[in-house]
Amino acid sequence: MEAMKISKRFFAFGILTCIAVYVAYVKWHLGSKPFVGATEGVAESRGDKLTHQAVTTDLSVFYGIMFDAGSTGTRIHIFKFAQQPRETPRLTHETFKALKPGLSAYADDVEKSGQGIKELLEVAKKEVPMELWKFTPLVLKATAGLRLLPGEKAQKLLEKVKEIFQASPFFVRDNCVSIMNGTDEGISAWITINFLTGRLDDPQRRSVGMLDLGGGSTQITFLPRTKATLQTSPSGHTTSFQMFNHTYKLYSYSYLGLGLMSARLAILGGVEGKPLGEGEELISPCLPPGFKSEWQHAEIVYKIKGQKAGEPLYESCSNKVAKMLYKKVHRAGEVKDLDFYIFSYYYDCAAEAGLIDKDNGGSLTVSDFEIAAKYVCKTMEISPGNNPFLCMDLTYITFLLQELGFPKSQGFKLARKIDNVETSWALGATFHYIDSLNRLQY
Ligand SMILES: O=c1[nH]cnc2c1ncn2[C@@H]1O[C@H](COP(=O)(O)OP(=O)(O)O)[C@@H](O)[C@H]1O
Ligand SMILES: [Ca+2]
Repeated sequence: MEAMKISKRFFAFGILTCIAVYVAYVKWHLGSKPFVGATEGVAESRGDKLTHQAVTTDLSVFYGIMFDAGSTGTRIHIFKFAQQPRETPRLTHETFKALKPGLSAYADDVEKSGQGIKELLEVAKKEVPMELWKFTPLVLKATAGLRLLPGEKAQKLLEKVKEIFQASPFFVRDNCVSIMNGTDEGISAWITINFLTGRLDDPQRRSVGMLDLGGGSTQITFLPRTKATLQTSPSGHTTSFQMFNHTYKLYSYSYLGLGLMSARLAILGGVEGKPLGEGEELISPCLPPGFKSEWQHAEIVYKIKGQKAGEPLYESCSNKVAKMLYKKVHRAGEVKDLDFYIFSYYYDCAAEAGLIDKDNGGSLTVSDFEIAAKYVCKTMEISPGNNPFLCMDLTYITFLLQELGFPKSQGFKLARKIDNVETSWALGATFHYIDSLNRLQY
């Protein structure tokens, strides 16, 4: 994939060259402090008294700020990198803060969308030393929520964010605010998980695949080991980029509309962006029998209702979910032989069902999700409990994983953080953004 090409220089010679060139570029672009200025700034802020000679051999510290404008929330990731001269920089810290709802919830009140962005920018101002603000790239990438909005509405929201970014003291370029395509989202998350588990700089270690279940879309990304996987993949399901003197050909696909919230709406029988008519309600075999409520999704409130008691809930719900997913997902045969990490709502639902510890994550099989789904659905036949969607959500996950090609015995790793860094696409996308600044120079 063109947009994700990561130069050999970047990975083979380490991120060192990239950061050095990037800072040189910033210096050239802003016509401000020399390269060592950034280093001096940090040294000053630590209270060190350094000579010029010492400064050039001392630790440099750099930051990158990535906003994840997801369909259910907006999050800021502030990454701090430390770098010794001629060595590969290390990711030393991440600051993370999340706000709800997502940007797309402000489609009809664009002015209001700015408040949350400004609030998160204040976190960045506290975290990044003032003297590094103008060297620190600031980027926002939006995912399914904005992809699902009419283009004009999405553009207005992005323009508002850009206005705020341009008025901020951070380093912004013309492309600092955008809607990310689903393949880039998958690849960025794949880079993150393989970087955080130490696999990116060690070609001897087998890479891991990743599954992300967002609110609006869901991604699967892995490095196939057999040619057959690439040859039999539908068009648009494979992509390539260069790293460690290798060309990596990844399988990566994002299913728009199959994120958990969009899937709920489809299972309920609703249509994205279309309110119900007067007196209409959505009746579902996945909700507790006799249950009646309202559910808000993408700023629309739907009247929802369970069916009358009858067939066991899990059976009736699984029929509905299977119909909803019918022929929507490509089954990649090889996935059963690979290790996968699973993120986002896979994690949240597993934690909510008590399958994993909500802070420490764990390991689960498809069968674990299925057993939990059967159990939760059964208990809902008697009482709706705290989360009337849990039977539907767990059933959906059980079927989605199998549609993607995973057998019931397949095990998955669930980790919200690795080494205190969020396992999201944001880190991989930050590497890519910094690399794009590098490529600009040449
Ligand atoms: O950086 C993160 N850390 C932890 N959880 C995250 C992060 N980013 C997204 N999530 C999880 O993703 C899910 C929502 O997906 P999101 O709002 O990103 O939808 P989208 O990816 O379809 O646009 C929630 O389960 C939320 O907890
Ligand atoms: Ca997401």
